[in-house]
Amino acid sequence: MKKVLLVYYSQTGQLGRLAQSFAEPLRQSAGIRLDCVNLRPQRPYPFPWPFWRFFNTFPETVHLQPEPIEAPDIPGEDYDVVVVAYTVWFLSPAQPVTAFLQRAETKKLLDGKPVATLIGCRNMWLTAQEKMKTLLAQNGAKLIGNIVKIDACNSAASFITTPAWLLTGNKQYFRALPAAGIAPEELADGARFGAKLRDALVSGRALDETVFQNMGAARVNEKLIFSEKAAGRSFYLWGKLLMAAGRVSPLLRRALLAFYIVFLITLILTVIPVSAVVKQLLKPWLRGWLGRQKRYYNLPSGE
Ligand SMILES: Cc1cc2nc3c(=O)[nH]c(=O)nc-3n(C[C@H](O)[C@H](O)[C@H](O)COP(=O)(O)O)c2cc1C
Repeated sequence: MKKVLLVYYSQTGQLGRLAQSFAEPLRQSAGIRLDCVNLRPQRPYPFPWPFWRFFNTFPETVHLQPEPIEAPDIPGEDYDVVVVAYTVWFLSPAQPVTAFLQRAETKKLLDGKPVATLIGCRNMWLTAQEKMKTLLAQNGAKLIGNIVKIDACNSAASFITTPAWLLTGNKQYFRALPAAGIAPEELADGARFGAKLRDALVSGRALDETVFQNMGAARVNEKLIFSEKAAGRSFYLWGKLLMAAGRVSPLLRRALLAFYIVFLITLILTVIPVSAVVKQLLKPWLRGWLGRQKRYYNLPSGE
């Protein structure tokens, strides 16, 4: 009997549906025991998010200092493979998943094991997956695959629709714009990857980087590579500053956060359109570099 552990945290249930699609083929296989574990924060995160709470979560999320979770009830041990399904918060793994990966008990579970990641997010996951790779390496795990599902609408629209959904709870807050979130058929497509893992396990095939290759597991949008790098640096520095301000006084942290939100919005409305034009002009010179970056971020599963 092969043993699979699937761990996830989902606030609205969207990632939960993706994880369940992935799980279904494994669950139906007589030769596989599947344990699904839904992580629970000790202090639940609100949904919809109050405006301040949403932005105030970013420094600790980015610096991988999550709020604690309840001890997860993991029924087995010595799993053949572990699947970590996660959403992205501020270009980082969502806090409960980081908290799980920082537990001493998790190291015992993951050490030397093949691990696949399953991401469901708006569309910016590259930096988060880099952090995930570090967290997995700290646990001695071996990343064998990465499957990514992103919001259905284009980058510009989801830049408005996703925050509107998170702050109001309404997926279609703006009638003129498409609905927020991952398309139902993409969530259901998780089953294709679950079936591939089932077949590999049942046939006794080695669980390595080839398992999810040539399946369109993760598509890197090269237009977002620059934005992720710039936003990642900004979040890192401002996160550090905000946490330091909070140690002096909560009021100072709030004032600085208010300033950063205004700064960020101004930056997005001015610098991003200008840099898009500059990137377009420099494209012939950047092609080689972008291609290498794309290949790197595509690992291990590729398109
Ligand atoms: C606090 C917060 C920050 C987020 N930041 C990002 C982000 O940086 N990149 C991204 O693609 N999606 C981001 N999202 C969207 C989530 O990845 C995810 O799609 C959404 O929260 C639904 O997930 P759920 O299954 O937990 O409900 C963020 C969501 C939240 C709540």
